[in-house]
Amino acid sequence: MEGVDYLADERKKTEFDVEEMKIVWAGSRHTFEVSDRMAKLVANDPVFRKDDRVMLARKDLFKNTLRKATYAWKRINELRLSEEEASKLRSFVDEPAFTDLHWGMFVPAIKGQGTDEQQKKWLPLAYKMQIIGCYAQTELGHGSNVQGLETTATFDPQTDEFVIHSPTLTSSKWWPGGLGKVSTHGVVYARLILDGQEHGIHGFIVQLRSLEDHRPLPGITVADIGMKFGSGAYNTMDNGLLRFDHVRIPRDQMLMRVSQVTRDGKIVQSDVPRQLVYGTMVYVRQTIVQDASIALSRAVCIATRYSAVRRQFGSSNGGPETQVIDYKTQQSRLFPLLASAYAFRFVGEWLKWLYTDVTQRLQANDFSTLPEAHACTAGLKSLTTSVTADGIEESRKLCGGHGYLASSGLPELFAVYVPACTYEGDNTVLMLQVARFLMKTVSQLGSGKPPVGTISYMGRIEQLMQCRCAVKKAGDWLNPNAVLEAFEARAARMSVSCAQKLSKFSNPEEGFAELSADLVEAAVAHCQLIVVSKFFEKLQQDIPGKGVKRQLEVLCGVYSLHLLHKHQGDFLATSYITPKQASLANDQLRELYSQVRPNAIALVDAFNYTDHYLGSILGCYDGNVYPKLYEAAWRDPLNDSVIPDGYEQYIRPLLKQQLRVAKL
Ligand SMILES: CCCCCCCC/C=C\CCCCCCCCCCCC(=O)SCCNC(=O)CCNC(=O)[C@H](O)C(C)(C)COP(=O)(O)OP(=O)(O)OC[C@H]1O[C@@H](n2cnc3c(N)ncnc32)[C@H](O)[C@@H]1OP(=O)(O)O
Ligand SMILES: Cc1cc2nc3c(=O)[nH]c(=O)nc-3n(C[C@H](O)[C@H](O)[C@H](O)COP(=O)(O)OP(=O)(O)OC[C@H]3O[C@@H](n4cnc5c(N)ncnc54)[C@H](O)[C@@H]3O)c2cc1C
Repeated sequence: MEGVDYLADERKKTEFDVEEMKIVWAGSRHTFEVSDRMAKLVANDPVFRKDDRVMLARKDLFKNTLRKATYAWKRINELRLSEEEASKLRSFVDEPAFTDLHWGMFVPAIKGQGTDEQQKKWLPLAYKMQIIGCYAQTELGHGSNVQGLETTATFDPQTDEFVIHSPTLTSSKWWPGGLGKVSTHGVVYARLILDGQEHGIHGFIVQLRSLEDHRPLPGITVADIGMKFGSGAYNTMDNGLLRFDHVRIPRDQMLMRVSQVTRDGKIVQSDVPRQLVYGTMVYVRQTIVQDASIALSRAVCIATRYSAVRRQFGSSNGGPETQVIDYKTQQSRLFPLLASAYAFRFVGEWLKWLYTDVTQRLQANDFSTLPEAHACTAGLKSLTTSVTADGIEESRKLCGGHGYLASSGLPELFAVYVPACTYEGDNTVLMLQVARFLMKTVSQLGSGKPPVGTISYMGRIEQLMQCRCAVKKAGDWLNPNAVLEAFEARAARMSVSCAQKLSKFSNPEEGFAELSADLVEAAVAHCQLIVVSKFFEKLQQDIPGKGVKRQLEVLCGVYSLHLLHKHQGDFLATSYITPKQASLANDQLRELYSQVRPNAIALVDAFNYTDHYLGSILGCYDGNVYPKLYEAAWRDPLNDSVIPDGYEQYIRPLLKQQLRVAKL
């Protein structure tokens, strides 16, 4: 029935001001208004339809993406959208495309690693999309190990050019998004060779295709790498392969902010650290953390609404069965994910601030916060994408059988999202970077240089090594100081324990490799502490709206106590809490679930997602799930005819054969 809200009773239970929570979720009233306007613009435009995506063959899918991306660009220009509006519009179109890499990596690479002159030359072309760029770093043989890349850029002083070359099969660029079929240019990462000597990995702007007829330029072999995981999903993207056969580019196309090559082939290092060559990855990692809360909240919104609609068992005297959201097991799987979505939103907001801060400092030649920014972006990218990918899959299971239908939106969401655990740095490799940062910090304790920022808790190492949890009753776990101290003591003790074990190895690199699994656990503990502490910091802000702050306090409790429960082995093994205190935390957690329950639907409504954006029958706003599922089944092309294609060829002969066998 049109217009009936099947979740109205649920919405009546709400104990807080949903409209105000929408502002908190968006980050500000302004951001909310921009998001809301852009989401509706996309939802009301039939060109952005996406429900047929999983049915399309690769070529049609890709062409459809080109159509949408170019139409989006047309609308952005026609409506004179600001960068903020354009970026929101792109995210609500909800389809990975070459434009993501152009705006998300090619442009930032030139901005971050190009000199002023280079920026002046290339950025206007890129801003008008007169050239389209990709980020060509990974190769067939090396992705994580950037120092292991094999593509060479050899300076030829005769012609004042670099010769870009792929010396082996494994040096073929492999994976860059937008490269396969669209990009005209790439920022290509290659091993700089001057006068026979190697000088590490640098970025070069290389034209790949003709701007006249789109054919690859001489010496360039380029193609798509083929179908990827899932239907629809990331197959809208033309991830590509690329080989260079002695391709020549002018010297001024090496990105020269970090190091310059002079006319006579000498390298000059500026005072900028070499790690700035990795700067684009740091930028994208922080955007990925912000996006994690979006992907997780979408899945949670679907699972929460459906869990309120779905009923199984528990009917007495012919009354309705139990809503599955009322089962404690369902709550214990769903509500931590809901709380994590909010937690990741706030840590993402903070990380954006940290990134802006480090960028401003770099411009003023202050590089002091770069190691922390690298550790935070790497660690939080790793933590939030792993939890989100697992959370989307858990949401699918929370929706039972219907979650497996493409029309639930969850399979495609998972397939699009899961590579986030790999791209922009494999999650384990990134956690090992955090572990290096932690071990370095521990080794410098007592050196007179106090640790600052997210690692400042290490400055209280003696207290954190000795303190014991003071919790006596379940309610004591609602005290932020008790929770924070628990997470700090656990992280500090796990790091110190690794450092002590490391010190027993005569070769530290061998020790690091041997202990790497423990080191990853210590790094995870540190990153979880950051998320918990940023949630508490958010709660210190002035948060208006009836009951809004209260709900956020409940969610913060759920987030931190579910982690404490899940990782209680760490807390117990480091002797900070007793088994009794662990059990009290779990009692408090159960109580918090009961407080989330009446507000669950409103907490997902606060994400303000349109039905178009959610792309899920199970998650639709009105909860009218069953008729929509029934109608959608009939729209499947397989149901175009009662007798399927192939009946005459396969089914009929098979049945006939069975008949003959039966007669024998
Ligand atoms: C107007 C219209 C607008 C339209 C709007 C549209 C807007 C769209 C906008 C945005 C869209 C965004 C969408 C983005 C889309 C994203 C899609 C996904 C794309 C995926 C792309 C990729 O995957 S690119 C390839 C990524 N590759 C990696 O991540 C490789 C991982 N490996 C590494 O990073 C490194 O190799 C390593 C860190 C693992 C190791 O490096 P190395 O061996 O050199 O280092 P060491 O371990 O020896 O360390 C040395 C020293 O350096 C420090 N360090 C390492 N990395 C960094 C860093 N990044 N920054 C700072 N410091 C670093 C390290 O800690 C060590 O320090 P010490 O002090 O010496 O210990
Ligand atoms: C969808 C998608 C889009 C991409 N887009 C781009 C792009 O636009 N541009 C681009 O340049 N690249 C892109 N990539 C490539 C991506 O950045 C790399 O795949 C990623 O960095 C991981 O590197 P790898 O493939 O070499 O993994 P590997 O390093 O080979 O990882 C394989 C396994 O080895 C483990 N491992 C590796 N090293 C270590 C270590 N030191 N210690 C312990 N374990 C280790 C990993 O944890 C993993 O389990 C994309 C990849 C995907 C999937």
